[in-house]
Amino acid sequence: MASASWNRRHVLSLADFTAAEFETVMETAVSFWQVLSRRTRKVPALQGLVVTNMFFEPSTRTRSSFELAAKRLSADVLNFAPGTSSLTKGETILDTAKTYLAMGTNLMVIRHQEAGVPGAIAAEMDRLNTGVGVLNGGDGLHAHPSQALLDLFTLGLTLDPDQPTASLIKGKKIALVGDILHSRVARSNLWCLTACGAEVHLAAPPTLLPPGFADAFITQSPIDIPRAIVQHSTLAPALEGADFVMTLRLQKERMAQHLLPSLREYHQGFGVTRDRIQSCQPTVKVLHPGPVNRGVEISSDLMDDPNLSLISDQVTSGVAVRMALLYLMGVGKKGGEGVGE
Ligand SMILES: N[C@@H](CC(=O)O)C(=O)O
Ligand SMILES: NC(=O)OP(=O)(O)O
Repeated sequence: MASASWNRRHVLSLADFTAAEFETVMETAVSFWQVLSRRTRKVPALQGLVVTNMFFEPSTRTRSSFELAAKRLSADVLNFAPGTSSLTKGETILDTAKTYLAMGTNLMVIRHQEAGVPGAIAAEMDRLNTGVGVLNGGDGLHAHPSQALLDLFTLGLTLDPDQPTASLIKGKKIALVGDILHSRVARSNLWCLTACGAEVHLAAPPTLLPPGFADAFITQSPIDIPRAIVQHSTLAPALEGADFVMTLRLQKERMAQHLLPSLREYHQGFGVTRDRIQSCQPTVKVLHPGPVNRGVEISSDLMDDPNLSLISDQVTSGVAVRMALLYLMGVGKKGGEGVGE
């Protein structure tokens, strides 16, 4: 099991991930991908560890696939639901996390509507010297690292189903279309795709992709590596010759004001359709992190076309990639075992 390039306790963002770390996640995910295709889809790798899912914001895919991933690794799983928790009696988030710590939690997966909450909990866990690892399941518009990693794995599987690696996307043109401004998926994908050598083309109306966004993004990079990002205020140049098109949901819950004339007009300008992807490479595939607003960011028929859409594949990849993350972060902790057979 590969873990040569791994010494992270927490995964909060992909901004400082190196190409070697992306490869480590991919190699580890491949091992679990193979496990998931066997008749017995479970390994004892994290037996005795406790993984706690703390989702303060709604989720279908991320929460459930982290739960399944942890169970496939034989960890015990606790699921916290804010609406029925003692949060409603005034308990703070940090005290909630400490309560789960007292129950023996080793790994916490945290989603919150405010950027920085998983990071604050990770800092508190470190301050208390707990050894607990925190995985960011999506915080505000900051980051959604496991989503970008499963997107990378899906791209790798598409390019080489036998040996999906991160370096396969080197030199590929990837269009990222939609509500870039409010999207944590866009930000995590930008760090990931550019570190692996892809050329990313952003397309959105200026209200969702302010002028200068790409340059400002690149200057925030905490590591000194070349990152290729081009931004467009119309869809056509981003799609022209693209190898992959990633569509993004309009994050209405994060729009403080009306940023679009109407959903119909948005679809006319930036909706990804079968017709519009004619200008892409003939092998083009379309992705979307989900949940999808059918007929808004992507046409319904394109979304459902198994020859063009990777949306279901992304969900399937998510389990293997989240197993890889939990494994890399959890192995060696008290109670964890080897990957076994
Ligand atoms: N599910 C993803 C994408 C989305 O909601 O549009 C997220 O939580 O960021
Ligand atoms: N893609 C994603 O994070 O989906 P959920 O919000 O359903 O978890």
